[in-house]
Amino acid sequence: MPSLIARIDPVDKTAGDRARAYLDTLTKPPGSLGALEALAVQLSEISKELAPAVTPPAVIVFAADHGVAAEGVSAFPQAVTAQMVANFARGGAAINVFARQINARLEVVDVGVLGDVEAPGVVVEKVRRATGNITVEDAMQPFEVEAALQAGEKAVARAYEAGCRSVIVGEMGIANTTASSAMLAAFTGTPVEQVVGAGSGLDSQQQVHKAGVITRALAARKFDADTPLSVLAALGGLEIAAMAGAYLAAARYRLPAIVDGFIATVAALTACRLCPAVRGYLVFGHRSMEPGHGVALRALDATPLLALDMRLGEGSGAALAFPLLQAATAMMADMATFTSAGMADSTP
Ligand SMILES: Cc1cc2ncn([C@H]3O[C@H](COP(=O)(O)O)[C@@H](O)[C@H]3O)c2cc1C
Ligand SMILES: O=C(O)c1cccnc1
Repeated sequence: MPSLIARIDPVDKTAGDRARAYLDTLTKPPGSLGALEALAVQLSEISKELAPAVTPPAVIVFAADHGVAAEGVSAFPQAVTAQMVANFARGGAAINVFARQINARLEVVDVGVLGDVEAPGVVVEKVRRATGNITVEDAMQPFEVEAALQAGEKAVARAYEAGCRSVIVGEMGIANTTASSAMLAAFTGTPVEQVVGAGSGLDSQQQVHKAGVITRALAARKFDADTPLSVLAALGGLEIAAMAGAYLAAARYRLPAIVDGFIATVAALTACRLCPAVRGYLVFGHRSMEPGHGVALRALDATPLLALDMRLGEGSGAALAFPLLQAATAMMADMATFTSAGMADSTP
């Protein structure tokens, strides 16, 4: 991982200034395209080009199981993780549908599912079969964190070699909102109650139990909040580590990465704590209903493009935001300027 981080350059603010100046020559009142203009500027900072290609996008879904599922913190049984991986392979999940809609290259990577999913098209990079139950032991050993981060890096390298020009990272892992909430509380010091939510569908009483499990885990585990790898090892998930590795790799290849919901944003926060320069490569796709998402977004000073009352994960909200990146670059490539249209750009 240190070698990957050493190859990450910050985004190019000068290219952003050029994009900002060009935006004001286009046939529209300055600033009138709002967040789309900010997005175009960011895409220029990332690529150093005025109107970079963002197609085709890569959708990479990392899947893994969580030992803490044994504490009854999810509305669904652990077996659903493997079943959903099979569903991804068949093309039947929400992310399959949205990925097809944006002509994405979709890859599913098993970094730690408990069972074996015999399905063509699933990349098997099992680091171990599920994390440890964080109320009784560390989630992972440091070498397992490293292996999962590398699995994420390798997946983005494959996408880049295949010609992808933007990255959407998703996840599947029953109980991963518990791991994410624990990590977020550890990183930010936010009270557990403020970072716990329904996940895949807990009622309010079950959420109180989930908060208690997280509080116990935080008290029982040793970690240093300023050492992201120790937080991953103590409380994290194999797919969360792989996602963090994927964000680092996206920055290394100068690809925009569209961040999905709560779990993805906690993984993105982890990547930014490992290497602050990653932040410039992140576009935030949507605001999830999971209450901790707001906390994670604030920690990254991020405003998502969409708010659709979604709480699914898988990369679904990021995939839905992708057309806005296409719109931002198309605006830069195809709009007329006041000069080319022979128009006055303000009252004389
Ligand atoms: C059928 C199904 C499909 C999903 N797709 C994503 N998730 C989402 O729900 C899980 C996190 O919620 P919790 O922490 O409550 O288990 C993750 O797998 C996440 O991707 C799903 C959950 C289910 C049940
Ligand atoms: O926002 C998310 O990523 C999310 C929320 C609930 C359940 N699964 C994922």
